Amino acid sequence: MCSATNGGFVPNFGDFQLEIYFGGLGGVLPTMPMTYSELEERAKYALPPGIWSYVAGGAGDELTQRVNVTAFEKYGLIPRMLRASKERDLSIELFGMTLPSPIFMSPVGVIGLCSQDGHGDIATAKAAARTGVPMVMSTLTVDPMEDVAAHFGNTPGMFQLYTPTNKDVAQSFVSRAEASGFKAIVVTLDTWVPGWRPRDLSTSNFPQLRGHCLANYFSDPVFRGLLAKSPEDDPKTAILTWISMFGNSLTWDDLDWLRSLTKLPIVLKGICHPEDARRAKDAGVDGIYCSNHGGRQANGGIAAIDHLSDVVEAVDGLPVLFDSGIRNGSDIVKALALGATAVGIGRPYAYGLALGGVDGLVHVLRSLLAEADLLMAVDGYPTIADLNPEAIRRG
Ligand SMILES: Cc1cc2nc3c(=O)[nH]c(=O)nc-3n(C[C@H](O)[C@H](O)[C@H](O)COP(=O)(O)O)c2cc1C
Ligand SMILES: CC(C)CC(=O)C(=O)O
Repeated sequence: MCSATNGGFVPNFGDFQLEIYFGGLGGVLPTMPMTYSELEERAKYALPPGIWSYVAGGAGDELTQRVNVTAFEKYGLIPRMLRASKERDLSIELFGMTLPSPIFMSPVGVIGLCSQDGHGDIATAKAAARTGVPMVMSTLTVDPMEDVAAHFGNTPGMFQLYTPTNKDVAQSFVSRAEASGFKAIVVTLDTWVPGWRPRDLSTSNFPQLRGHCLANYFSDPVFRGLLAKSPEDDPKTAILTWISMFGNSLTWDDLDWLRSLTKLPIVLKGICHPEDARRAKDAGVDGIYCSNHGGRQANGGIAAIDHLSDVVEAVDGLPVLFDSGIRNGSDIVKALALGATAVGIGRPYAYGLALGGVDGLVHVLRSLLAEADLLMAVDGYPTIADLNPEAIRRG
């Protein structure tokens, strides 16, 4: 719940409070950037060049990555007057959980390498605990999922599955995620083969960075059982074994098998076509994740936000998570008005972590939420339920 009193707003998301006064921001770190462009600019110099180009880059000439961001300019919230509310409620319901805010941290496979201590997955989990903003933890982490989940506090986490072709390893990952307390399994469909990424091809980044993010494999008893020597004794063979099972080109026929792995809610990530969304709903999945992977996979496609309403309409009430191109609080509000149940933050939180560790990441999340909250206040939309298609127009 957030309240506005006498020129001061006091949003309270979970265990933190942020005071925003006219002319100054309390609770947000003054040394950290207040705009996305400054955040990106400063992160470029905070990260080692190879990691920077991996995170910042996308597929092809990065057209889709760019339009993911600029497409938000076409949409705008319609201001409503004489219904100002000093109390706002940004909470949402998702898979039976009440979350204090409508955002989550999208899975970012190299997040582990984005913090100075090299344990960015754990840092992200700590930021989740502090803000109530769930982390969707990638399969590709520096620390094993059990160690990451131990830092979630009371904030629920979700596990993103890159489905190994070896079904026993896949089952083991999902069982470990369940045992570690993750609340949903997010199956990424759009990355069974990495896209054409010129920045990484010219730096040989891909294998180098990925080799550092295989803790879930190297700690997995089933994966280890496939190796003649342990990953500690023979890392090269372990990495090659990972590569050999990474590219699982799942089909609709695999959904029953995926369903059989767990009782947790299953969410399919990378769905943009309404027909796919409808079919996934009919197949019994619990949520759709509309995303084009931040333009890192297929280049030349339209902006992810331009797919959102069609996907939402197609699944008629099933939760729809969205990401790709969210850069500020108004993007969050627009995505919610276009029907997203929850909105994923990608590159911005990686940059916050790179610049200021856990505090820097928390600053980014707080700033995004504060901006969204203020926009809802000014424009007269006090709750997430008020953000419906009637609230937004394409200009
Ligand atoms: C460096 C990086 C690594 C990523 N790794 C994963 C991953 O491991 N699994 C996954 O499903 N998506 C991954 N993504 C995609 C994000 O989950 C999300 O879809 C994307 O970042 C959204 O676009 P945006 O960052 O431009 O907002 C990654 C994105 C980035 C930037
Ligand atoms: C290609 C994957 C291994 C990692 C990923 O999802 C990404 O870099 O976008």
